[in-house]
Amino acid sequence: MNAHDYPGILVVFDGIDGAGKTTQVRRLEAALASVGERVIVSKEPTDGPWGAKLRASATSGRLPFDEELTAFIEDRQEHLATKVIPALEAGAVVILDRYFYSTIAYQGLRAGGISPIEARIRRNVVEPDVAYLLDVPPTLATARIQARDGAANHFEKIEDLIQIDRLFREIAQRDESIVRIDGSVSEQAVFDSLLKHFVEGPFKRKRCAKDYGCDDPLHCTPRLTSNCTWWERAKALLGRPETI
Ligand SMILES: Nc1ncnc2c1ncn2[C@@H]1O[C@H](COP(=O)(O)OP(=O)(O)O)[C@@H](O)[C@H]1O
Ligand SMILES: Cc1cn([C@H]2C[C@H](O)[C@@H](COP(=O)(O)OP(=O)(O)O)O2)c(=O)[nH]c1=O
Repeated sequence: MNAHDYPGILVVFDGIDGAGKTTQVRRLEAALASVGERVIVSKEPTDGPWGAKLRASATSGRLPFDEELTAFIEDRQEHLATKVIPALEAGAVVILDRYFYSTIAYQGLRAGGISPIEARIRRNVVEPDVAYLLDVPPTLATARIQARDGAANHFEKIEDLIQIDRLFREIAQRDESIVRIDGSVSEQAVFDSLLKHFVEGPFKRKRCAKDYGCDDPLHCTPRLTSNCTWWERAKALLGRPETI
């Protein structure tokens, strides 16, 4: 799988339920919108017909394995074609709350491991610019879910979350798009570390005025003339440009 060539930036948040994905998605959306980025937020499973079927199964009883796996894959293909790719083509930052890593981990648990299903799940997906894996101990995630929802759904029993957490770590070890972030600290501390990584990593790669990369920060003409989108927005986002 190769990096995409769209002008937009695809940012993924993944991890077990209760890891803090939705919280961080909202924070990143607000921060990037405040500096003038066009931001599209979306999630998987989607609100389309495949997603609706999957959501219903989370409370009423799970679909047979093959049917469930196919539904997640079809849902994603529709999502990519109708929403994600058009937004990336238009240059937006697309932030996803769960992506194919969830399918590898959650359906991998049902398949008895990642290897029988991973290649099929990765086929025809857009590689993200970065995927933040929010890392929290399953016991803490479960406590947060209980506090948030009052109960867990069928996908999220504690014994399953322990295995899914293990599978996410296994995926992260082999996939260089994944960045593990400690999600067990405060919301603000989680956001500070991921924002710093995002601005100095994927955001810089896509928004630096020099398409060959930022080679000479002190004598950079686009920076000195306020013509580097990345530099202007990085200063506003991080508030401490001397460290960049
Ligand atoms: N870093 C954090 N520390 C403490 N509580 C958090 C933190 N991040 C999120 N929460 C809370 O935990 C619950 C689950 O967070 P949420 O963002 O919905 O997780 P996810 O989308 O991964 O399921 C929410 O009630 C949220 O307010
Ligand atoms: C995207 C995806 C989600 N899931 C699971 C994880 C969630 O427990 C469940 C429903 O997702 P959802 O309720 O939308 O997510 P959350 O609880 O994080 O707000 O679907 C899979 O099993 N495979 C997948 O490919």
